[in-house]
Amino acid sequence: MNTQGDNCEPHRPAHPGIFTMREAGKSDHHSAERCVDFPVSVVLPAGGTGERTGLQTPKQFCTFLGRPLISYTIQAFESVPWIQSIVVAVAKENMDLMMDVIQRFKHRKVRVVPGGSTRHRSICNGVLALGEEERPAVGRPKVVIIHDAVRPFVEEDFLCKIAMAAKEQGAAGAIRPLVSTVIATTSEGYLDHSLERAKYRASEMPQGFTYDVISQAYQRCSESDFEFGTECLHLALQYCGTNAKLIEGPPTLWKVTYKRDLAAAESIIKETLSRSACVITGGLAEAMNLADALRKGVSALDMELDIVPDLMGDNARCLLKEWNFIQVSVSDSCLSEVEAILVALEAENRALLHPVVVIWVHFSRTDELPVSERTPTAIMELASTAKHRNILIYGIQLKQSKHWERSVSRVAEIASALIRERSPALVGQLLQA
Ligand SMILES: Nc1ccn([C@@H]2O[C@H](COP(=O)(O)OP(=O)(O)OP(=O)(O)O)[C@@H](O)[C@H]2O)c(=O)n1
Ligand SMILES: O=P(O)(O)OC[C@@H](O)[C@@H](O)[C@@H](O)CO
Repeated sequence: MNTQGDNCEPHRPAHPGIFTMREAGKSDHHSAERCVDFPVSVVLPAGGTGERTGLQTPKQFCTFLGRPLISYTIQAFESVPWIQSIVVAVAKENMDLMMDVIQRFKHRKVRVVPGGSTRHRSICNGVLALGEEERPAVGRPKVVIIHDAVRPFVEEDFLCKIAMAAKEQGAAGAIRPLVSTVIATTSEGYLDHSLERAKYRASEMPQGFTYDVISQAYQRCSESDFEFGTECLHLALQYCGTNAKLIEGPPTLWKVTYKRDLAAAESIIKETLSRSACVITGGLAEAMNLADALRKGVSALDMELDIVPDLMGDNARCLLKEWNFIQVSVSDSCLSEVEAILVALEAENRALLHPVVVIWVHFSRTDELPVSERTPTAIMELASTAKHRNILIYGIQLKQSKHWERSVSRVAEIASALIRERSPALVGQLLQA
């Protein structure tokens, strides 16, 4: 390790990581096709304060749809079957908060260690922890992926490329084209020279290193590197003579840095959850007609509908992949079908990761009374209970009218907006199309 003793801070001993409540010794991932057949662990530096957002809460703990940003990033890595363990380095004052996030969102594979006074020191603490791994089923990794905790949109196929290149080359990193030209300034604040933009790239994350390279790099680097450095690839080259393989990544690798990035991240998360919905018709002809009309209406809103009679048998697949459900009820204004969806969702526990939307669309013929007087109260009561399980229930009432197409188009617009916004304020409301 560096000259300051066996840790990454000049004056503080490194503490053994604090294990999560649920030992992650047994990987619970399915035997998925592995693109990577060697042990890979991840270090997520999350020890910063997010000053550039101008917010009191460090950006990694800012929440989207009720869930902290760091939980989305952890989930992105946990969903990769060939990643054996994740170490998160957080500031000491945020350790309890981090443990609460891990427990609330049932993150596994995760170990929390103290962050450092700089990003490099936090990463170094994480790498140290990997070397001191005590969990029986988690051995020392062949490759260490380092990824800023505030870059939530990372995908398995790119992680695979980085991990494979790191194993072959010793180090690998994500790059993106520069958006702005890089210039050098004089001490008086004038232009000294500009760089030819086409010859340069932005260094992004994830980055990958063999464990030996990154641990050696941190053993040999200087205090100045720890204090002022921002580039792990540089440490690998400077101190291990390892020239990183650079791989152009997708535009989704950007880092949440400013307040506007938080809004952008929330918008992306909401958009990702709102691309499709499962419409349950009960097999009734009128309900199926309405569902078909809705499908046309929402397709104009860039949404796809999967229409099924129920959630039984093969149709239960919707429970495994869908975040949005529309129950079409004709005439009968009881909410038993919605209750059946809640029971099925409960079994899948999907709402732990993202709020699930259930919309009850009630279609009443002109010759029938609209929903019973009790229905608005009943849907509010059901919604209030479901909300505690992160399931958002909304109602839309549609009456048969001579302006059928316009009414259905309204239902499509309302349903699409409810799904897109997942507004807590409208939960339990019975809206009129
Ligand atoms: N001492 C530090 C500083 C930063 N980071 C982490 O490194 C990543 C990228 O750093 P950056 O975007 O600069 O985060 P902050 O330092 O929190 O932001 P700011 O510079 O605006 O304070 C973040 O996940 C951040 O939490 C860290 O682990 N330890
Ligand atoms: O300086 P920041 O802490 O905001 O960013 C840290 C890293 O994300 C940044 O240096 C990348 O270019 C990857 O090395």
